[in-house]
Amino acid sequence: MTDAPAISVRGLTKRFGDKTVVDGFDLDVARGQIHGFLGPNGSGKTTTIRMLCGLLVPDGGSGTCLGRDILTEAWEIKRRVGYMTQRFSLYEDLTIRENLDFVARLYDLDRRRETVDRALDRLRLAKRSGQLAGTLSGGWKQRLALAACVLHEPELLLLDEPTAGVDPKARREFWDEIHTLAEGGMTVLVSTHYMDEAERCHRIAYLAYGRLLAVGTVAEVIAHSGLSTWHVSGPERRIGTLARDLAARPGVEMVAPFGATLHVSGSQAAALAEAIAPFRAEPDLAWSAAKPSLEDAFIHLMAEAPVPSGAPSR
Ligand SMILES: Nc1ncnc2c1ncn2[C@@H]1O[C@H](COP(=O)(O)OP(=O)(O)OP(=O)(O)O)[C@@H](O)[C@H]1O
Repeated sequence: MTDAPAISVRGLTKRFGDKTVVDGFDLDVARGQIHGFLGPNGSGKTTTIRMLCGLLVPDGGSGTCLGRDILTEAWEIKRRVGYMTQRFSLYEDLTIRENLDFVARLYDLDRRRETVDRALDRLRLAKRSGQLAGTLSGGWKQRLALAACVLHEPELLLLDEPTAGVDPKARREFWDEIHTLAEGGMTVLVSTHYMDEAERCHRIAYLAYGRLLAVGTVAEVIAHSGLSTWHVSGPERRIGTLARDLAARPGVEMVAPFGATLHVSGSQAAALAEAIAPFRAEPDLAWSAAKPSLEDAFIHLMAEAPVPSGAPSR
């Protein structure tokens, strides 16, 4: 292993027809890091992942993945990357073991039986090894897909929304596995729409309209949004009307109800304080200054992002 970054790309660009879906994308991912990849539907995450692992040829930009040139050494990259696509792409009418054995044959791996046994143990699939993949729950299917991805001991794992539709317990276990793999030296780039998953990454990148809007640790991305947030709780009936009252005030950019609490945010702290001032004396309301959440930060970044011409309105 070297200290060179696992991924280092500059100006990555991809066009489909006259639509630019990834536009001048820069990213550095250090070895052994778990890097989250977030952004609204259609923002270009999958397209970027495919360019990084050599499945799609960029129309512009350059860079390396695992020290190999993404434009000229795609084949070398593919062999050393594990890519888990959004769709379950294993055979439902084969057992867990048969699926893994099939993948081991595709990679022409030595000592196939031993390799498959190790993967079964590693992902705690051994007890179910004879079960047909088609009969597994969503969480177990994703675990099998992960086992298949790591069978050839890749240096980089690219996971495209690996836990979409999976229940919270199975998602947590899946993320525990990702952390174990990273501790063993694997680098992971993982796209997700779940905020709790973003918070389990070492660093995150947020993409909208194919452009990188923010990158850094969760704390850095929240700070970069420049948001100030207040929480206010009170009687349910008042909270409903208060949300409308606040949304109409200059200085208030977002009002989001969470049960009987509102999260009220704005990018100018002083203007926000002025906007909420008339309501702070209401005896039934409890106000507190709060840390903006990652979700608040993303929605704000998205709202502020310049909309490229031709993009659907939001
Ligand atoms: N092969 C293709 N041909 C034409 N357009 C495409 C192709 N692949 C993707 N696109 C378009 O590129 C844009 C970005 O798609 P992409 O799948 O990369 O986004 P995403 O961020 O991964 O979205 P999601 O979160 O929904 O998975 C979308 O508008 C999509 O329709």
